[in-house]
Amino acid sequence: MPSAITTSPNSVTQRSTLISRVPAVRRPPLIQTRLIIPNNIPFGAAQAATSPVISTATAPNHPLYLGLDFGTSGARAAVIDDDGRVVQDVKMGYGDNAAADWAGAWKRVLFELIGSLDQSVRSSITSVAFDGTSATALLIDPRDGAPLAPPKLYNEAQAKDIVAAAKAIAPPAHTATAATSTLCKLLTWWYGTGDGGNWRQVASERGLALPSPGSGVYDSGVTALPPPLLLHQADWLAALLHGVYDSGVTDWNNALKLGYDPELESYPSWLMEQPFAPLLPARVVAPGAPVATLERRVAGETGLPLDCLVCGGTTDSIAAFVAAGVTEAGQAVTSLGSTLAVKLLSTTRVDDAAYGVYSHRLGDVWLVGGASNSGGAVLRRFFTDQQLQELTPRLDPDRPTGLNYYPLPSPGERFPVADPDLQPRMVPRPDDDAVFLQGLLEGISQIEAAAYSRLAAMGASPLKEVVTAGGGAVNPKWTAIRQRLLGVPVRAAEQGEACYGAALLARQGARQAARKLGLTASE
Ligand SMILES: Nc1ncnc2c1ncn2[C@@H]1O[C@H](COP(=O)(O)OP(=O)(O)O)[C@@H](O)[C@H]1O
Ligand SMILES: O=C(CO)[C@H](O)[C@H](O)COP(=O)(O)O
Repeated sequence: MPSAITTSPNSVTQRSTLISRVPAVRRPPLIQTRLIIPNNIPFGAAQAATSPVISTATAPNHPLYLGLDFGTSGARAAVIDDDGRVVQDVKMGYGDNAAADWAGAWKRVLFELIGSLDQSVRSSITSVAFDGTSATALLIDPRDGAPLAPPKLYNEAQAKDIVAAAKAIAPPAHTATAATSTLCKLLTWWYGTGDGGNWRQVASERGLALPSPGSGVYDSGVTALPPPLLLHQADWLAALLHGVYDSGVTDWNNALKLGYDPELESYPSWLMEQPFAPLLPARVVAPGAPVATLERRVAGETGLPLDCLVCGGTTDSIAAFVAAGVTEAGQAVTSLGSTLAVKLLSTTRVDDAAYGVYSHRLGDVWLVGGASNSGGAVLRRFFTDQQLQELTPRLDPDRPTGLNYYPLPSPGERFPVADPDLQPRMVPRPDDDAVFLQGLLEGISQIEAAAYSRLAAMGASPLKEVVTAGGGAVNPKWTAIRQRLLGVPVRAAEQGEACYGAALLARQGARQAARKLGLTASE
C-alpha cells in the first residue's frame, strides 16, 4: 500500500489554518502572462505578445461562439451569436464501443461535431469553450497529449485505501477526499494500485520522467524530460484544439475535486508539498477566460478560423447552470441528465465530503451542491425515451406510490449520501409499468429533496426556486412530483443544454480578449 505520504511537519496546523498563496507548480509553469500566439497571425494584426490576438482582419462581421458539452451519454455543440441566439446545434452519441477507448471516442466525436457544423458557421466562430463531466481525469504525455492510461470517469469510486491516503493529506471533509474525486484518481495512478498500474511502463517507453511515490525523485535521471500530466476531460479536449499541453491548463471548476482552492485561486500548500505535485496542471483559469488560439494544423483540419480563441472550460452541471441564466441567491438548477446534479446559488460557501457537498465558484458567487449517481441513467435501464413519453400521461403525482425506491444504476452514491457501497433499492416492481416509473421518478425526486435539505442544514442560502436542465426537464408529471416534495416553484430552463452555457462562456472569453485589445467589445 502507499508508502508514507509526504506531509509537512506541522501538517495538521498547516492543513486546517494556513493556506498560503502557493507558488506555481514545481514543473516549469506555462508562461503565465503571455498567451500562446500562433506564428500565423496576419502581419500587422499581431499585438504585444501578452494577450490573445483576435485579428480584426479575420474577425467576422458577425462573430459566433461555440460551446461543446461532453456529457455522460453523448456530446453536443451549440453555436450562438452575440445576442445569444442559437445559430446551429448538433449532438452525437459516443458510439457503442466508446467504453473500450473513451479518449479515442471523445476525440473522434469532437472533430466530427465541429465538422458537422455548416462551413459558413465554422468560419465565423470567434471562440470556443468546453464543459465535461466533473472529475473525469486523464494522465497524458505533455508533449503531445497522448493518454498513458484509460481515463478515469466522473463516477468511478477509488479504493478505500486510496481514499484513506487522500484523507491523510487533505483537510478534513475536503471534497478531494471523496472516493470519486480527481485527487483519488491521481493517487490510484501514483501508487499504481488497482487499475492504476501500467501507465509507468507506457511513460517509460515514451521517455517521460517518472517520479516515484517514495521520494518524487525522477527515475529517468534526465531532468530535461517532462513528467506525465494530469488533465480533466474538458482540459484535454480543449488542448486538442489549441495544442498547448506543456504544463497544462485547467479551470476553477474542473480543478476543485483535485484540491484546488477557487477562493484563493491557487493550489493549497497541502497539495503542493506532495511528490506528485509536478503532475498537476500548472495553470488554472476562470471558466471562460481566454487561454490560447487554435493550433495551425487544427485550424486547417476543422475549417475554424486561425485565430479562433479557446477559452477556459467548466463542468457539465455548471455549464447547465450558466445556460439557465439564474442570478439570485436561493435560485437553484437541478440537472436531470444521466445523473442528478444540484447547484444552489448561495452567498455562503459550504463543503463537506461526508455528504458529497462542495462549493464551486462562478465569478464571485458560490454554486453549492453535489451530484448523485441517481438520475436518467436509471430510467434508461428500464425505458427508452419513447416509452417514457408514452407512460408519462398515466402518472398521477397526486397519488404517491409509496414504493420508496432509492434508484441507482449500480451500487454506490456520491450525494447527498457519500457511500460507495450504497445499494440500489428498486423492488418490488409493480406489474404496471406506469406505477413502476412513477416510483422511480418519486425516488429520484426524494433524493433531490434530501439534497436541498442537506444544503439548507449546512447553512447555504434558503432555496427559493428550482430551474431544471437536462433530459428530465421535459417531463411535466415529474416536475409536479418534484415541486410537491421541494415546496418551491419548479420550472424547466428556457435554455437547459450545457453546451449553450459553454457557448456563453466562449462569448464571455472573446469579449474579455477584445476588451484586453482595446477593441470595441460588441457587448
Ligand atoms: N420524458 C422524459 N422523462 C423523464 N426523463 C427523460 C425523458 N426523456 C429523457 N429522459 C432522460 O434524460 C436523460 C438524458 O438527459 P441528458 O441531459 O441528455 O443526459 P446527459 O447529458 O447526462 O447524457 C436520459 O437518461 C433519459 O432517461
Ligand atoms: O455527474 C456528473 C456527470 O454528468 C457531473 O459531471 C457531476 O458529477 C457534476 O459535478 P460538478 O458538481 O463538479 O459539476
